[in-house]
Amino acid sequence: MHHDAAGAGSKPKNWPSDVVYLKHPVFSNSQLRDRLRPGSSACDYTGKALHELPTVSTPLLQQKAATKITSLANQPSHPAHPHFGLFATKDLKPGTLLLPYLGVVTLSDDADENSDYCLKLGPNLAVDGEKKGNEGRFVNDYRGIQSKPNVEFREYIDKSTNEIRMGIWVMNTAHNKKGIKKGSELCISYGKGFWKSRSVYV
Ligand SMILES: C[S@@+](CC[C@H](N)C(=O)[O-])C[C@H]1O[C@@H](n2cnc3c(N)ncnc32)[C@H](O)[C@@H]1O
Repeated sequence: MHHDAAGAGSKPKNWPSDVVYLKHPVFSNSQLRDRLRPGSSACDYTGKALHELPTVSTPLLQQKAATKITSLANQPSHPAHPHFGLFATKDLKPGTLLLPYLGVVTLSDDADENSDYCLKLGPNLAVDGEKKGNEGRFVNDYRGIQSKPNVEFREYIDKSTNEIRMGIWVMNTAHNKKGIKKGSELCISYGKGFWKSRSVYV
């Protein structure tokens, strides 16, 4: 089945009823969009930082199903028990852009400090998947699950909208040179700061 990440009736299995499923980011203020647009005078990215961003037409998950949101209710030893994680439903090659991390885009200053789903986006913005988001909000941190992360956050330019997005990519490092095997959990690093502020894993 073709995986359409949009619209009514196409939410992934196990999607929570109290979270809005997004196909595109939501902007808390429409003027913020230009900050993510290369070529706009309001763009927050300039010079090398902009130049080095890859341009991608369609992340893998927007072409075909490659992940599933899995309940951890029957895995009591999992550190994110009894909630959810995102798992690979096929082998994933190193360096693949899997999906954008979607949510509500705000100025960093307006971001909800207490959200467990909020990321920095470029120098001045934040994207929060707590109340509205996509599969990206289910990626757990690797700590206590795997020895190293197998996916990473990296920004890219989305070719169809010419806007910068935060992406979740299959890591392309020596420890992950075989990529991710079908059935494995996708695990990222939230960064030490995330856990330090929660007094966990420090
Ligand atoms: C972005 S969410 C990840 C998805 C979450 N498990 C869920 O079902 O909604 C971040 C939250 O997941 C939990 N989490 C993620 N990785 C974890 C880990 N390695 N150890 C313990 N808790 C984790 C923590 O509660 C964290 O605040």
